[in-house]
Amino acid sequence: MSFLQPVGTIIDLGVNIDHVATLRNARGTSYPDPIRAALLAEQAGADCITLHLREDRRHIKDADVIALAPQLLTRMNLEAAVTQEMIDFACRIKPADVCLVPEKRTEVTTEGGLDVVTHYKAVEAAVKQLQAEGIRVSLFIDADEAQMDATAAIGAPVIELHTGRYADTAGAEQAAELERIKRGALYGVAKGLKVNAGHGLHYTNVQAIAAIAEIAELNIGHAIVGHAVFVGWENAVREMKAIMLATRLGTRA
Ligand SMILES: CC(=O)[C@@H](O)[C@H](O)COP(=O)(O)O
Ligand SMILES: NCC(=O)COP(=O)(O)O
Repeated sequence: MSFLQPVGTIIDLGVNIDHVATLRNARGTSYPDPIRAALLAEQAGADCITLHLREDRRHIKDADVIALAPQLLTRMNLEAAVTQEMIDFACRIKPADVCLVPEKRTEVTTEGGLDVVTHYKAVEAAVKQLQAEGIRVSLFIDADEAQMDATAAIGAPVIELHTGRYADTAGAEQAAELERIKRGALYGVAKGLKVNAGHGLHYTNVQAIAAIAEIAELNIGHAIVGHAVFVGWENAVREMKAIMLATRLGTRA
């Protein structure tokens, strides 16, 4: 058990603003402004702002990252692929956190975790370059011990467990995925890693993940943007944070 983090006492919400940009880009307008969404989300309880600068720029643009960085009151978690272009860009921006994620141009959304084992040397070089700029690096991986061993060996201090399969399944398959994530979170903390989680989480599946005491932060975006259509952006953020905290503290939201 790592004593580097207060396991089980806090859980942070990283609000991913990607799909505010998706709505903006649908018509090429200046609204809805992802920067405004990020600043309002902070006021509504977000502990950090996550944004994924994809290689195809389908939602977040370089200009969004550049404009947001100096305005954030909390911290930026910039998600990026392991490419020299993205690593160099991140080193220019110097966000508090960079989360390295896999990307396939043909994917609708992130389909799995980064294969750190297979791409060890490339990931290691990216991690070292980012860490040289004082950036804390997270690796977006499946809840797999070999991937966590490789992450720890490289020296990245944070992992984000991919919860997509948990979100996309039901019944016994989802229960098995949840157990896999629980075991992964325990293993990650035992390796001295900060353990985050994200992808596909929403207002009725987040509870089981937030209840995992070893998880320090959840990154959630698509569901918050969707819920905001009906309850408003700030309320959608507040509601998600309240559910997470109530689950972690064992009270009703
Ligand atoms: C890595 C991750 O799970 C999120 O950043 C997700 O990729 C959101 O962006 P997309 O919806 O474009 O996949
Ligand atoms: N890394 C997960 C993330 O940032 C948000 O994913 P989603 O909630 O949009 O699926």
